[in-house]
Amino acid sequence: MKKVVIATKNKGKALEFKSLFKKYNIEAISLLELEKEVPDVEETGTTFQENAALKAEEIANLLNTPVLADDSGLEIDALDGRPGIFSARYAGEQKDDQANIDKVLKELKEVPEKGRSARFVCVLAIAIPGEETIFRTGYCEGEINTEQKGDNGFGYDPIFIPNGYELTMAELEPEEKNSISHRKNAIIQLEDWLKTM
Ligand SMILES: O=P(O)(O)OP(=O)(O)OP(=O)(O)OC[C@H]1O[C@@H](n2cnc3c(O)ncnc32)[C@H](O)[C@@H]1O
Ligand SMILES: [Mg+2]
Repeated sequence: MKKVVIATKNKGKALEFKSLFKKYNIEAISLLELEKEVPDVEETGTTFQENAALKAEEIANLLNTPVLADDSGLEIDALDGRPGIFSARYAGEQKDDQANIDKVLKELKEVPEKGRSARFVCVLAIAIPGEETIFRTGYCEGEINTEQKGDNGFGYDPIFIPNGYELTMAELEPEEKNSISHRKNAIIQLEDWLKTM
């Protein structure tokens, strides 16, 4: 099976890539599985695209192999797009999913049901040493529930209800999430590249 390195240390993301890439006959290998200890890449960019490029290019140069990175997050309209690129660390450097959820629910406390629209965004960057980096973007539109529900997935899944559903993303089976997610929608646009791998 062909392999591709995913420049992520997020377990939830890594699992989703494994499942999403299986149907292309590609094994997704995260940084958590490499024998070599790789440093954390500082996400100093001001956009998803910049941060995805930083992660993909730094690890591609380090390993001298093609690397894919995912920079993703949740944009909430009532919060002017926050947490956005700061999604992982919204409630602090410890990257605590529960603390992040608590912070969002508190900030949206006074916001009525109709005003809770949001979307997940995923920008993929593929860095190939010596070549120009490729980008693809995917979205998943929905709204923020007033309470958290479900244990599947990761991050903000327990408070995000995708459009057309009455369940949160964390109440959906992983296969169902992977059929509608921002990550899936970005990967679809990468099919041309995945097939030439
Ligand atoms: O940078 P890497 O190592 O990949 O791991 P990370 O968790 O820091 O990843 P990002 O910098 O891309 O931040 C993405 C954050 O956005 C949120 N997020 C992204 N995709 C999500 C999803 O599918 N479901 C729920 N939350 C998601 C979640 O809080 C993530 O930690
Ligand atoms: Mg990160």
